[in-house]
Amino acid sequence: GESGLTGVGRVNLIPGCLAQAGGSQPVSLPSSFALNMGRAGSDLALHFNPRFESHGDAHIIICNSLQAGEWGEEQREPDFPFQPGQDAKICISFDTQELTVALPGEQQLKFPNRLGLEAIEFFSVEGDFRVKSIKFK
Ligand SMILES: CCCO[C@@H]1O[C@H](CO)[C@@H](O[C@@H]2O[C@H](CO)[C@H](O)[C@H](OCc3cn(Cc4ccccc4)nn3)[C@H]2O)[C@H](O)[C@H]1NC(C)=O
Repeated sequence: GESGLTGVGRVNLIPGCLAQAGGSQPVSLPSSFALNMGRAGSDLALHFNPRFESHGDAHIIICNSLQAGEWGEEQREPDFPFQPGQDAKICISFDTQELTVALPGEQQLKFPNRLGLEAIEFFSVEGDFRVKSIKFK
């Protein structure tokens, strides 16, 4: 008969038996996350935005700056070291010339410090990223 189960993550319909809910709730696939750092929300030296699937992009890291609320020119990095649901260690260092983002798998990404910031006073995380620990050296 009609299993009638709705909203359950996965079902295993075995011929002749009721649907058995298999596994946990559906794992929602991440679309993107962003790490933002700079002087304030409207003045970012780095908007680091890995896109799993968003804005028509798939598996690409978008970096950009935001100055007085205006986006600069995007830097698009197709080397994408993130796996949905996997932990990722992201280490960001910078000087007045550039920011360096160390990524999983010894990958490194550089972005010009267009604002010439000497200090990062604003840091925010948005989207599908759960911060487990943050360490400022
Ligand atoms: C082809 C002509 C249009 O170009 C498109 O223009 C879009 C609008 O500027 C670009 O998308 C924007 O790119 C920016 C970086 O250059 C930012 O990523 C803009 O998103 C800002 C933002 C942050 N949040 C919070 C957030 C972030 C991540 C996950 C969840 C919430 N919501 N919106 C995002 O809307 C988008 O990357 C760009 N695409 C290309 C191919 O250039």
